[in-house]
Amino acid sequence: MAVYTDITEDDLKDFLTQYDVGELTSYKGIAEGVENSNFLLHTSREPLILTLYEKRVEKADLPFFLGLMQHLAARGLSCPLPLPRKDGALLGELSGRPAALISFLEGMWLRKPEARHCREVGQALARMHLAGEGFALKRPNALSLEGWKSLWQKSAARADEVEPGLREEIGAELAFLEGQWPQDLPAGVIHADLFQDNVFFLGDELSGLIDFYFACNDMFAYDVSICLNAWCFEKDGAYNLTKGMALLEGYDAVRPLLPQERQALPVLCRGSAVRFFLTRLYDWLTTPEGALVVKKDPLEYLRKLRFHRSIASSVEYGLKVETGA
Ligand SMILES: Nc1ncnc2c1ncn2[C@@H]1O[C@H](COP(=O)(O)OP(=O)(O)OP(=O)(O)O)[C@@H](O)[C@H]1O
Ligand SMILES: N[C@@H](CCO)C(=O)O
Repeated sequence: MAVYTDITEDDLKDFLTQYDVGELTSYKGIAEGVENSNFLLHTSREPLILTLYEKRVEKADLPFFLGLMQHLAARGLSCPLPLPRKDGALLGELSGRPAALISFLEGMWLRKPEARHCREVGQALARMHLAGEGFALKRPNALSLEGWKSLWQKSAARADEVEPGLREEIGAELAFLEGQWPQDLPAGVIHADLFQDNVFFLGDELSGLIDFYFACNDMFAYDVSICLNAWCFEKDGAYNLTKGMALLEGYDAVRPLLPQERQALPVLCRGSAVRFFLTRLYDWLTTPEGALVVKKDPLEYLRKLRFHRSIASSVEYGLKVETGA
C-alpha cells in the first residue's frame, strides 16, 4: 500500500481550511501506487484526491507537474486538475510533505486490457503530445541516460543477488544505449509513466490519464516505447503483436510517426525497459521489509529488455510499413 506518510484527522481538517471545498466527511489511504501517498477524501461537495509527494518527486518540479495538468486540461485532455487554495497557490504542506488537492477522475484502470483499449491508449498518448505544445515550463528527463547511470551505480554491486550475471549484462546494455541513443527525434512534453494504472476507462471508453509526476521534455517516440512495454506484453512475458499493432495504429492516426521515429523504436524500447528495470531494481534492493508498498518485479523488465534485443526491425512491433529503414 502506498501510504508512506500518515496524516491525522486534525491536521487534515486544518489543511482543508486553506481551500474552499466544503466540510470533510471521510478520508482513507489509497492502496495502489508506489511513488506518492494518496488519499481519497469525501467532502460535503465532492470527492477529491489528496497527494503527499514522496522521495522521487523534487519539490522544485511540482509547478511543472501541476501546471502541466492545467495546461493539458485547458486543451481538452481529460486529466485531473489541481485545486487552488484560497490564496491561489496550488501546493501546500501536510505532515511535513509537499501536498496538493487534485480533482477526482471517474473511471477504473483495466486489469486485463485488450487490443481495442491499446488503440485508445495510443490515441490518448498522441493527443497528450499534441496538447503539451506551448506549455511554458521545461523539465529535462531526470530518468534518461545520465539518471540511469547514477541509479545503476547505486545498485550494480548487489545486482547479481537478483540474478547472477546481471552486473555484466546491464553494464554492457548501458554502454550500448549511450552509443546508440537517438538525438534528433521530435520531442516535447511526454507522460513518461503511462502504465495501465494511470489510464482510466468508463466501460470500454478511455475517460482520462492520471499521474503526471514523471512528465518531462523528451522524445515523443520514447513515450510510445514506454507504452509498448507497459501495455503490449502478456503475463507470460510474450509480446502481443495485436496489441502492439493497435497501440501504434492508434498513435499514428493522431500523430503520424516519422520514418526516423519508427526506425528508432527497438533502441527506444531497450532504453525504456532499462529505465523501469533500474527503478524497480533500486526499490527492490532498498525498500525495507514490511514497508507498506508492493514492490514491483525488476525481472519483468529484464525479460522485456532481452526481447527487444532480439528485434531486427520495427515491423516486428506491429508497425505496418517501415519506411526509411
Ligand atoms: N485524480 C484521481 N482521480 C481518481 N483516482 C485517483 C486520482 N489520482 C490517483 N487516484 C487513485 O490513486 C491511485 C494511485 O495514484 P497514482 O498512480 O497517482 O500514484 P503513484 O504512487 O504516483 O503511482 P505509480 O506507482 O503509478 O507512480 C490510482 O491508481 C487511483 O486509484
Ligand atoms: N510504473 C512504474 C512505477 C511507477 O513509477 C513501474 O511499473 O515500475
